[in-house]
Amino acid sequence: MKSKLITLLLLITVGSVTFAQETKKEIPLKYGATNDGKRQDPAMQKFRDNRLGAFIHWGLYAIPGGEWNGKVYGGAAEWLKSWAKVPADEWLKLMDQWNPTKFDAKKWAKMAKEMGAKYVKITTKHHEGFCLWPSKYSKYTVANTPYKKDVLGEMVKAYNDEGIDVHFYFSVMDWSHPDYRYSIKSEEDSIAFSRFLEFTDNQLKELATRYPTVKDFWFDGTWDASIKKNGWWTAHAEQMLKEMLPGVTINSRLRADDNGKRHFDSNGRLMGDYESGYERRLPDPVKDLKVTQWDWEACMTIPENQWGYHKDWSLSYVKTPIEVIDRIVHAVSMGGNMVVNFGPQADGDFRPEEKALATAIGKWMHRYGEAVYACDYAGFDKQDWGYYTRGKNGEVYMIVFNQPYSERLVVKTPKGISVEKAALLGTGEEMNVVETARNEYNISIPEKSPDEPYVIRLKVRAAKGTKGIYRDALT
Ligand SMILES: C[C@@H]1O/C(=N\OC(=O)Nc2ccccc2)[C@@H](O)[C@H](O)[C@@H]1O
Repeated sequence: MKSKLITLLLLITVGSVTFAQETKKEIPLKYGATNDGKRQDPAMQKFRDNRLGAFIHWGLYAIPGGEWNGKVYGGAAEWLKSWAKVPADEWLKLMDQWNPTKFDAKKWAKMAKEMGAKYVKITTKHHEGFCLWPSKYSKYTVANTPYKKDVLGEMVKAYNDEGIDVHFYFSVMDWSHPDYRYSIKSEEDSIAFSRFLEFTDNQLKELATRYPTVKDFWFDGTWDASIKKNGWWTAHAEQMLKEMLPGVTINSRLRADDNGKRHFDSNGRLMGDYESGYERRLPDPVKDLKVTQWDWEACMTIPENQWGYHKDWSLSYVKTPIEVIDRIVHAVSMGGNMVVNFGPQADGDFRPEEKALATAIGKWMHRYGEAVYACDYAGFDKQDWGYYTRGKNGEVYMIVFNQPYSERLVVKTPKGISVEKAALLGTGEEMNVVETARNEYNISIPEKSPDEPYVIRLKVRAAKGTKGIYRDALT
């Protein structure tokens, strides 16, 4: 009798919890998520299919390159003003030295093309407030430097001419602007910040008008209380740009909802068109599979944490090309994009390490890009040898980074899926496919090691059932 009562109580408890979860009350929001699931329009499909981008962090910070008054700071070079506690007016005097005589937008575009980057994200204005375009709403622009020219406009044209999409990075936080506020603590703060938001609107409209081929706005510098308190403005900015540029994509980092919640609103729904929280980190391929439910884009630095040009890369670990390629494939294997960062020098050229990296990535992408571009999460359980991706026609790719001593690559297929064939991308060499258990296979390794991460393309089929020869152990 007692056990029956306990069972009944347990059932009621579970039932009530389940019911409560299923009927979790929606929090009414005026400035919450606007998309319902992944956008499927052509512009978003192109964003997704691009998969590999390059970041360009270029600004006044490239001039000191991490050093101020003879002291080298190990922190991110584009934050040097903050590390060295340089007043805005002193920092902005760097404009007098802005003269990138080696800048050649066509060369930059060829480098991105050679790397296999399908899009480039450019810092139109970073936290320092220096504008790479001749904005009429600020005096801190390229127009008021010895160089004078609209470098942003030259970049947009050169990248577009190479068939590369251009995305704009835009920092809302602006250390040069007297009306910026980190928090709103008084009526004066509120009035000043309203002026600042109007200034920001004007610059965004200016960018959208001057450069209408821009495909995306990647907002940054939106973590302060002042922005979180003005969720209405973040929704307005997104809507304004989408009305001006139909199809444009906007990252989640811009948005704050009615309650100051960022990236995901108070109902747990993604704001913006893709999540942009994976900066110098990636979701776990086993524990974080939830990210496959939405679009997302990661970005990464080559040193541990340098976005702008830093003169001394010996201060932290510098990733090898294969370590960068691993991160690119890792992101795509979980349905995300990856943006690899470059910090051009003050003279407009790139450091040799970055040129070499772009070349190395490009060589690999040229050989194996079929497993990256327009690919997505495959739905196969992660294995130690590397990552899976899935192509648009249902082909599954194995990108092998860690070849096992067993010389057998284990593949466990989702229920009802069987492996028909396996072939090495490039040579077409057929791999042996040996079924070892229900939904489990051993794929042989290439006859001759490709001495680089390689790709095996699987032909899979929805199996009627695996011959019924397997019996589950009675445990
Ligand atoms: C891409 C990077 O973006 C930044 N900041 O990013 C973040 O603050 N990222 C962040 C913050 C909170 C949570 C997750 C990521 C900038 O400060 C940095 O100079 C660089 O431009």
